[in-house]
Amino acid sequence: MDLESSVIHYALFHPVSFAIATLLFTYAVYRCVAQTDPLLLLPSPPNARLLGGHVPDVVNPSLSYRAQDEWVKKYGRNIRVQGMHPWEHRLLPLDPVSLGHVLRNYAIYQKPWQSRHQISSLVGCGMFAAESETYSRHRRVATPAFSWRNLRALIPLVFNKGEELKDKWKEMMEQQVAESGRKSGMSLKLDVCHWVSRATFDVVGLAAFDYQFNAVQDESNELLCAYKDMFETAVAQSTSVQALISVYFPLWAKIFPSKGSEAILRGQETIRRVASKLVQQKKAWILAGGEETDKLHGGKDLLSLMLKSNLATDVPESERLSDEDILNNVNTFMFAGTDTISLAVTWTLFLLAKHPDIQTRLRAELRATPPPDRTSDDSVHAHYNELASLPFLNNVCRESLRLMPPIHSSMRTATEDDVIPTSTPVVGTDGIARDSFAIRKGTLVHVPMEGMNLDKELWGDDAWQFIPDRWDHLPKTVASVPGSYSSLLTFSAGGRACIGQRFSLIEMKTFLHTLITNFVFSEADEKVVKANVLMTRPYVSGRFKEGSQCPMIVTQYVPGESD
Ligand code: HEM
Repeated sequence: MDLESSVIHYALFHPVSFAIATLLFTYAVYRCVAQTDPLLLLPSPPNARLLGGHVPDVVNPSLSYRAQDEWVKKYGRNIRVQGMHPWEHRLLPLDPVSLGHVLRNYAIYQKPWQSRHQISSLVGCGMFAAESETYSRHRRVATPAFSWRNLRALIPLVFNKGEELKDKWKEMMEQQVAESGRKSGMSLKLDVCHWVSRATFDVVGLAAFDYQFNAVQDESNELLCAYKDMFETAVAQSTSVQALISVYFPLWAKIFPSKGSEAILRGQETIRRVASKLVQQKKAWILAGGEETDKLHGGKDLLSLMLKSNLATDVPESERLSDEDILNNVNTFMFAGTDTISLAVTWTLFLLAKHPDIQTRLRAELRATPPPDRTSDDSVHAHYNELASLPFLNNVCRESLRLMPPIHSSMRTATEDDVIPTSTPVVGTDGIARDSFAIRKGTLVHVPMEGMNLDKELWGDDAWQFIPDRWDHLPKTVASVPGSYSSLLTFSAGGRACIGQRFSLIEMKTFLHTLITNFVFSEADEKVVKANVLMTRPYVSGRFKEGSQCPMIVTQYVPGESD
């Protein structure tokens, strides 16, 4: 009997021992290959958990900044951490030069299939999840829509939404005073995160595809409910074991669909039905010359601009996006551009509530810039120009985005062997110091957005505190950080940095002006803590099951009285 027949014979008559032998053999081969991984030369912290390794230490915002501070001191700036199991090693680059190399070379360091699968099963394969040529096509078509000229046209709608939120809160305060029979006390306890998120949904709905969710007024719109249910389910599911299994074994979710995945499918059906119709209407409008302007902002929404850029005569047929791709991008903007901004605004208000002196200083600066005539676009544009140049508002926004980045960290995988440069020599486990180190195809890289923003050696010993004035005298070390915005990693860096950065700053500054000049924000009794659930979100300590919330006391600002 030849070897092949012997193996088949053995497998048929001793299936259990054959399965065990196959597993042991595969494991032995895997270990041999793993031993040759150049990443093993990098120093690694001890005490990794058997399952989950160092992952909680690097993704949990309550632990990560402390763990990373300790590791940098002990092991240097390029560290090997254990991934989900003992044989999965990841690179944690806290060296600005190494991290810059990874983010700049985005064709080599791509998003891993696990995260791409997770995102595309939610919002389709739009710009966030796509890679290689599909990605380049997406980015090329979307980039003109995010030019400063086009974003400027959206400023009045952002401003008006901030005003509407302010009016709604005042109306609620007046109603409460009337119901209670009191003569004063225009104050409410509000889940600020929820309310700001209603306004940011409205803004992105209008900006992305000229659609009125009207969420500040009520939350019953069909498309709004579909998006909200879908995103909230995805957030709630993201920490479940079922979700983790489905990431590694996508078939699992198809064979054993959970209630959550069914809710996501229902949301996707509604979005497809309603939003596809919008894409067709817009396309017909553009092909007909895009003349009439009863649209809210005359075809300046991102969908119209993407369709125009896609239909431009100089774009070869092969480089055009399909309607499906365009719809996926609209979904991507809804996903990437709603919670991120509402978290950025909420965390800023939270920090200002914790630091009333800074809030008062900011209010004084903002009140010196009176609100514009909201019926005149020119007046609103002039108002934003003033806001954009206010030094303390700028410092507060940068400091809040530094300390509380809505996206805590991200992942990349090396799609080919590479050599990574370093700013200071890496001392390997063999005791040899190197100016660069090798990385093998397939290695996972953890991109520490918050980690770089909170690094004490780079930002100073007070890096974990909220000090807006630091921006007037930054340490020289910060200049080496490869961030796309003011040396911050908050919007990432390199070719795959956030496309919505400028839009976010317009919305943040405009909302802050309206809210801070009209209200005083103070802490409620509840202790608010941060947790990384797809994004860094606020939760009431001990009440995680209630979902993300950020209760605050919001009081009407009365000049002279509230100061
Ligand atoms: C404060 C608000 C925001 C923050 C902090 C933020 C942060 C980020 C970060 C860190 C990335 C890189 C993610 C990664 O590498 O895994 C990213 C990518 C992206 N963001 Fe944002 N974002 C914000 C607002 C927005 C808005 C308003 C939009 C759109 C309307 C948007 C659209 C996108 C898109 C499409 C990408 C993928 C870009 C690419 O891969 O080329 N973001 N964002």
